[in-house]
Amino acid sequence: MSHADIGLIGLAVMGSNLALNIAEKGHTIAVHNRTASRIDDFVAMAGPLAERVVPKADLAEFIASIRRPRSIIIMVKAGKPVDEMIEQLLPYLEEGDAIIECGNSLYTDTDRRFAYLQGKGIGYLGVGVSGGEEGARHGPSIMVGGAKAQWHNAEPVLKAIAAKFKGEPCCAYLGEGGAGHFVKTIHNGIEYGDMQMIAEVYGFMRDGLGMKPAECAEVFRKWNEGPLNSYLIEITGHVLDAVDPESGTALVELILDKAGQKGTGRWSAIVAQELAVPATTIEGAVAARSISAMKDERLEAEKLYGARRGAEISLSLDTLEKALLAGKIAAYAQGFAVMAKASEEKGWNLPLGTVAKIWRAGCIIRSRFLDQMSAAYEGGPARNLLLVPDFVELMKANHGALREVVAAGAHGEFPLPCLGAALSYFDAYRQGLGTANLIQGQRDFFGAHGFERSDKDGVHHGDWPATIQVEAAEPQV
Ligand SMILES: NC(=O)C1=CN([C@@H]2O[C@H](COP(=O)(O)OP(=O)(O)OC[C@H]3O[C@@H](n4cnc5c(N)ncnc54)[C@H](OP(=O)(O)O)[C@@H]3O)[C@@H](O)[C@H]2O)C=CC1
Ligand SMILES: O=C(CO)[C@H](O)[C@H](O)COP(=O)(O)O
Repeated sequence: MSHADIGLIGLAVMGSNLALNIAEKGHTIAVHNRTASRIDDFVAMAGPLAERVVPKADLAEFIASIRRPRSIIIMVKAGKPVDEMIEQLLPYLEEGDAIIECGNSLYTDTDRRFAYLQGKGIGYLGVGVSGGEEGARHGPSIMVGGAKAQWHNAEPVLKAIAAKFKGEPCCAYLGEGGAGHFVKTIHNGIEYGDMQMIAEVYGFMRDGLGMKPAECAEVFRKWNEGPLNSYLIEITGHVLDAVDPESGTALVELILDKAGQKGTGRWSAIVAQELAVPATTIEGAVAARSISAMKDERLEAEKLYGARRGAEISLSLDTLEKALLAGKIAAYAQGFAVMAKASEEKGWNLPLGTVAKIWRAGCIIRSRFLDQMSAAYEGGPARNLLLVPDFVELMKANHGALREVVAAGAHGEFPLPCLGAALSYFDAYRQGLGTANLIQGQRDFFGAHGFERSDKDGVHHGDWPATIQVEAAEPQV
């Protein structure tokens, strides 16, 4: 019996499309899914590619059908299902076999699974895949972490199915253990920031400029031809253009203003905090999704405080475009700064230029300026993007617009958790003299934490007055 080149478990949106992509590139692929009916559905929709598909509802038969040493892609729901799947596979695997886990896993889970399986002689690659359904089918961006030996085995297949940017595959080995999943997590954090800033700008168009969805769509289409050119700007135009066939209303006006989240955005904000890297734009985007989900509370609060005043907004579309560009640079600067620090702390030696390169096509955050960004990081030191000459010029040209937009938002009562955070980040980052001298004074006052001085070396303490509070002060009404 001839064996399949590779196996894949998990035939939902991503797994089924990856499997078709692999088959289309000429590989025979064994497929398995917990719910067997999905396997039949998959074979039925595979069309002529079904001849390269080996469907197996029985796990033992699935494994036996793959050529040794086996490479098995797992594309199931992230979290516990991945651990359960690994345990189910283990009794059948042999030394030298490898699991290639392609879901949105938490990178520390990947580190743990990598070490666990290494002890059993089983290879493990933790692979971030971006591009959604269409990317998985026709070419995603692929971020690989794990042992180099396994990477070399999987490289031909992964590079064949990846998106291509000017002929170069958007797939690379990024480092040991959870490095690939870490980079995917930060990719998603940036994705959250990008999406939220676009939504904030849409808020101005809808509520400040009184534009209809189709008019907004037209603007996004135009912006997609300029410096903001990106997948997210492009799909925003399509989303705004869509019409509900039943009612004839713009679909976006019927979609509830509650956004879901599965974890990666939150993890990127958490890891930024853990590494003490400011990533306020990403944090703002995560918080914005959480507050969006609190629909009932928001409605209650609106009754208490009154609806937005609806002050007149005199922003031009050109100003909004420039503000979005400046905000976007801040979000990417933060994401790359988190990766640079993580790389240093975890000894991953993440190739940031390569990361930018493999994000140029296939992934959700692909955009024109990633090409510029890859040049900024390729070979050079991992400097904050705000210090890189090309981006300095862009920020100089566009931060004024961001300032105008944030000011208009404050006056007009538009929430701008991301654009506002981007501006504050920029202003704090470019401020030679900040205000933390006062914080240091306060910390030394209450906790004798000491402070450095600008005129002398060493650690100093202030001669602060005593503040013994005998009784709690009466509350002032
Ligand atoms: N959707 C997207 O755009 C993207 C998703 N991802 C990630 O890729 C992975 C797959 O995503 P997606 O295709 O959307 O599918 P889902 O995340 O919805 O997962 C569904 C798949 O997981 C299987 N599954 C769930 N629990 C178990 C379990 N305990 N044991 C075995 N199998 C289980 C399901 O099997 P069954 O049919 O039996 O229920 C099904 O095949 C996820 O980690 C996701 O975060 C990454 C990039 C983009
Ligand atoms: O990884 C992805 C895109 O890159 C997935 O679509 C992911 O589900 C997006 O995250 P969330 O569901 O939290 O919006």
